[in-house]
Amino acid sequence: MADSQASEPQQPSLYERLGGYDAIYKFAGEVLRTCMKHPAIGHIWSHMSESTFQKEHINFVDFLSVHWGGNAQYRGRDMVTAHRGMGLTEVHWQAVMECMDECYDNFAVPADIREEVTAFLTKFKPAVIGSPSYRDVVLAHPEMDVAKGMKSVGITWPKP
Ligand code: HEM
Repeated sequence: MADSQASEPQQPSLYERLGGYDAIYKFAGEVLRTCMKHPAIGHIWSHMSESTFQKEHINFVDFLSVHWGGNAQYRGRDMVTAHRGMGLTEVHWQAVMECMDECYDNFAVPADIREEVTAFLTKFKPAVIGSPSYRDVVLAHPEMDVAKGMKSVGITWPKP
């Protein structure tokens, strides 16, 4: 019956269970800090400007908040566009997962929430891992108009 369904207790959103915007803001900041010091991926941030970092952080927080039931607005790019051309591999992925584990421990995140967060991130793995490096594409195609993207030299990612 509709009535009995309506009265079933609902689990609060992941956003609420994590403690809301400020908690996610702090956690995401720690994840980025941990990534910055990881030997396999820290170099990615070596030449990133302060303002790009700040944009990445806030977009990351808003992205997670929107997906986890918060009342935020995500102003960044879709995951394929944001990561296409970075040439990210399984090595990068594993490093981020190690950083996540370190942060779960530091924040004493309960096991069920860890699993939920990791499962959520893993849904985006095909969108962020496996694209060619844009630098490699540009250097391999001296004739290319670099503004036109890898598609202009016949490289499409993700594969259709
Ligand atoms: C777990 C899956 C991932 C998610 C959900 C994710 C999410 C995001 C989001 C929301 C942004 C901001 C996009 C924008 O500002 O338009 C971003 C940017 C970025 N991500 Fe990821 N990311 C993931 C995996 C990775 C991995 C594995 C790496 C590298 C180790 C990485 C490196 C970066 C970098 C360097 C930027 C900044 C790009 C820029 O602003 O130019 N991401 N990511």
